[in-house]
Amino acid sequence: MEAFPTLRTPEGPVPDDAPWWNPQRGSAMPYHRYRPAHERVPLPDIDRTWPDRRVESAPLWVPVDLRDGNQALAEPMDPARKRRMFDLFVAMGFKEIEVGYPSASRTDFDFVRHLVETDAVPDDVTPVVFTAARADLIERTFASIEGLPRAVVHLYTATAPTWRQVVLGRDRAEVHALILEAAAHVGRLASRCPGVRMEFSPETFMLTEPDYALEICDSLTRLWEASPDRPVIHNLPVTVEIATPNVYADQIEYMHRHLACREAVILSVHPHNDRGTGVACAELALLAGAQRVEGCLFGNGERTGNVDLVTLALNLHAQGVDPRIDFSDIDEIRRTAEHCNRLPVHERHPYAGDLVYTAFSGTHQDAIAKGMAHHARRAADLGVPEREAPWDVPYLPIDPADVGRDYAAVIRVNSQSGKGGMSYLLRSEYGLDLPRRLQIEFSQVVQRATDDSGTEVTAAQLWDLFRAEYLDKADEGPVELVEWRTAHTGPERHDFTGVLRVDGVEGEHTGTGNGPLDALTDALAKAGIKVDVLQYVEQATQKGANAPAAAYVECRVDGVTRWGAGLSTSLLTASVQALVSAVNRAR
Ligand SMILES: CC(=O)SCCNC(=O)CCNC(=O)[C@H](O)C(C)(C)COP(=O)(O)OP(=O)(O)OC[C@H]1O[C@@H](n2cnc3c(N)ncnc32)[C@H](O)[C@@H]1OP(=O)(O)O
Ligand SMILES: CC(C)C(=O)C(=O)O
Repeated sequence: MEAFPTLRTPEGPVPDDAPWWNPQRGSAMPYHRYRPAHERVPLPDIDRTWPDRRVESAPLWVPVDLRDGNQALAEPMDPARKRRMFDLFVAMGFKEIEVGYPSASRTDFDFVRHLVETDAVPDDVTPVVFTAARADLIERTFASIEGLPRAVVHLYTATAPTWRQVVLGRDRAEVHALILEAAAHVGRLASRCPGVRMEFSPETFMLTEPDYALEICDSLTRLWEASPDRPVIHNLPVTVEIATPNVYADQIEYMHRHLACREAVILSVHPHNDRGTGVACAELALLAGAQRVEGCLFGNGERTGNVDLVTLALNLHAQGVDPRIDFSDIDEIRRTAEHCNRLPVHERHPYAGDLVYTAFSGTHQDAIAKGMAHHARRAADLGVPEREAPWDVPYLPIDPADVGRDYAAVIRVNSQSGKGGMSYLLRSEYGLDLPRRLQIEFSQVVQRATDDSGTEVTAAQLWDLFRAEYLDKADEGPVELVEWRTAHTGPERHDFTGVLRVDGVEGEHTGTGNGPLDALTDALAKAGIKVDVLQYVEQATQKGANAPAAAYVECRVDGVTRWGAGLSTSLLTASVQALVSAVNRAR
């Protein structure tokens, strides 16, 4: 099949040198050294069902941070760090937790003993312990779990051709025999521990011939006499991700449909992330029949990491499916993982990064500000708290509050921002609800400041800019109100009397109008300044009778149109300040 359809015009194929068609023409990369490495799934037999399915419930999540994550750290976790992570998993609601590779090191062995001896494992949690297929390692593994009422013993062996040939130096039959011998040993030891269940991983399943993986898994299901009461876990690891996620989905669907005694098998997956598609592999595997997912918090793990359980679970949450794990304080989870792994979580990490609920760009901010206002109205219409109302805010796949974030960082202003962002910040942080045309005018002031500095402006800096540009202009400029008073002198009649300093010349001026502002413009006219008020807006900045009021006035002064603003606990004072501010800005 042609990789990409040839571009055609009615006259024929587009010539390679067409000015608007300029694809790359080959590179110096030594790509010829590689080939598609995955095993083809016997497709005629499969008749895929996964593309049409949806994930409608959470699988059994199994964090493997204390084993697979830990073995990938330059400095493996000390006992205190391991315990902190284990307690976090319990608090989050994980019910199966891989706690280590007890035969690998004294630290791992002692940690499992510590869990047993301190009675740290709740009744509804099952620890998993990992072992290679060697008699001495298996025996030490069983020694580590003595006294635990429940445990899973997880046996693994490489089954993929390169591993068989290069690492183990055995052919298909010999590797199968090695696995059966080790599994029989596990079975014998487990027969004395009724609470122990078994798990098997054919390492690098993604590269293993599907019929071979099936043959091995089925032989273990039989050997361990798996039943619905004591099911076996067949965990099919990606180990090294070498194919697109649809290939893994086919492989999992093939196993799901062919595994013997399917009702006695828990089909588990264990993706890694070498191609950056670990999450996609896990999600498609769930569509294809997987019931259990092993992964690590924030995708720690060998090389590019294990699949990220945080992203997977919150992806379900964002689709309206209960993830059955508590992520309501994502920052505490992140702090714990960062402390235990001594690795930072990236600012753009899905759901958890510092920047993932933040918009800097103008059109996104505008949409978010409108979306948040719409959300508040919808909650009020439904008569439910905003935290309960259905979420549909542009650019925010989930409500940051669901994971314990506030809205402070949702909009941040820099040179890419527009009026929507800065007015959102002034409204949410300072209660100022700027009229639309004032927003447009002020955003040019902000734009100049951000262009000059090249950096972000905080809400406090925005407030300083607004105060300097508008509020302070009531007292600074060519027109100064030294003192003033108004009087209501009849129906729709107000007098204004004030000492005005205009261009340094002080004098008393009076004016009359149908309102105080009208009277002030009359007084200004008598002082030689012609002012037309084009728009007047007032608002309370907070709830309550003594809350400061803000007034905004748009004026044309000698042909120049400008906004002014005033802020005071007296609405009259705020209005007078706003008008004088507009006059000073215009002159
Ligand atoms: C994909 C995964 O994550 S698999 C888990 C990997 N995790 C770890 O390796 C972390 C902990 N491991 C260790 O500390 C050590 O490897 C130990 C203690 C378990 C074993 O150490 P050693 O006995 O010194 O063996 P070493 O690690 O050097 O080599 C592995 C040996 O086991 C064999 N082997 C590898 N995998 C398996 C397996 N699943 N079952 C049986 N033997 C295996 C190798 O072929 C090699 O054998 P050889 O020495 O005859 O060539
Ligand atoms: C489950 C196992 C063997 C594993 O860690 C892997 O294959 O990555």
